[in-house]
Amino acid sequence: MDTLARLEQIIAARRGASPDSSYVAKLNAAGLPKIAQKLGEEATEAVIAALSGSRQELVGESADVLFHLLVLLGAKDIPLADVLAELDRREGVSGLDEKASRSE
Ligand SMILES: N=c1c2ncn([C@@H]3O[C@H](COP(=O)(O)OP(=O)(O)OP(=O)(O)O)[C@@H](O)[C@H]3O)c2ncn1[C@@H]1O[C@H](COP(=O)(O)O)[C@@H](O)[C@H]1O
Repeated sequence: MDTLARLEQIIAARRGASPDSSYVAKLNAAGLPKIAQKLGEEATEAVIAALSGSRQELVGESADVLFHLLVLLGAKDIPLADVLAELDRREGVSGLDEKASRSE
C-alpha cells in the first residue's frame, strides 16, 4: 500500500479518537469549516514556500497540504481512490485533447 492510502486509513482510524490525544480527532470535532480553513492555510503556506522559501520548506508545506486534504476528503466521506480515478480519467481525456489539437 502506498503512503497516501496508508495515511488515509490512519486518518479514518483516528477520527473517533479523543481530541485530546489526536490532531485528526481534534480537527474533526471542530467541524468541516475548520478543516477547510486549515487546508486553505496550508495551501497558502505552500505557495509562499514555493515563492520565497527553501526546497525543504516547500516539501514540508506540501506534506501539510496533502495531509489536510486527506482529512477533508475523509470528513466528506470521499475515498482517495475517487480522486485518483478522476486523475486517471483526465489522463485519458488529456491524451485525446492532445491528439485533436495535433490533427488541427
Ligand atoms: N501527517 C500528519 C500531520 N501533518 C501535520 N500535522 C499536524 O498539523 C498541524 C498543523 O500545524 P499548525 O501549527 O498549522 O496547527 P496547530 O496550531 O497545531 O492547530 P490549529 O489550532 O491551528 O488547528 C500540527 O499540529 C501538526 O502536528 C499532522 N498530524 C498528523 N499527521 C498524521 O496523522 C496521524 C494521526 O495523527 P493523530 O490524529 O494526532 O494521532 C499521525 O500518525 C501522522 O501520520
